[in-house]
Amino acid sequence: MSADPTVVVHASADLLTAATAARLITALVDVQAEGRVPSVVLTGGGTGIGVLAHVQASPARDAVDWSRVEVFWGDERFLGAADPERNDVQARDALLDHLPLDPARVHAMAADDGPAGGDPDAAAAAYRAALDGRDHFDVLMLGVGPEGHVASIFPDSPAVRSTESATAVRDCPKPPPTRISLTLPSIGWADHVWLITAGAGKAEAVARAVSGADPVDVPAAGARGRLSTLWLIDRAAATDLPPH
Ligand SMILES: O=C(O)[C@H](O)[C@@H](O)[C@H](O)[C@H](O)COP(=O)(O)O
Repeated sequence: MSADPTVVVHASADLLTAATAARLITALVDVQAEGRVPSVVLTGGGTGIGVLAHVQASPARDAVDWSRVEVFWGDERFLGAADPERNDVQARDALLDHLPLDPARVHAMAADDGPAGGDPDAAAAAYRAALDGRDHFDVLMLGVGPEGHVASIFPDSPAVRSTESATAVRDCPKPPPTRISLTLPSIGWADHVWLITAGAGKAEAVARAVSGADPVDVPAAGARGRLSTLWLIDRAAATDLPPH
């Protein structure tokens, strides 16, 4: 069972990322109030990292017991571990390195100079092993590309058809070309999927995805949570949506 999309429109891109940061803090606090350890899946891209920067700046940041949060990534650029283009490097700079996280609960995807030895298929297999036994995330955040990609899942690609939990991606249209990515099946493990995007350049992708396009053509259309699927966008990204 997956949840139909709900759209929340914010007045600007900065309000979008600030409000999403507040939403994330509250979501994590609420799961911890149930006595569970929340699992959150982070995204790369300017919008996703912007959310993390707002969490870091928030006076409510430490309402979360960060030592009891599981952190995963939706995708990763298959580069050297210290490469500033890596999603986990940017997430650590923006937020994670400022938090008392339990390192054992932070699950980064392998780097091309790490144990995977430059083999993206080995790196994807290692992430599948890290996910082994798991079939649930609490909150999974995704940025959205202008053609509707999410994570590193692009239209009409092997990744959009993958039935694995994580896969290697080659010849990615968005540089760098080689990546590791969750897939639509593992994205669907999430109770709550948040698609976070801003700008007129994303308006067509938003409208096509929300109106139920074929996920092979618009992968964002296939990113749905079990309990909720939220499109968190700004006014510019909402311009192609029907008036409501
Ligand atoms: O590794 C990446 O680049 C991201 O995971 C990618 O999926 C990103 O989220 C989208 O391309 C949107 O990026 P922007 O928010 O910067 O438009």
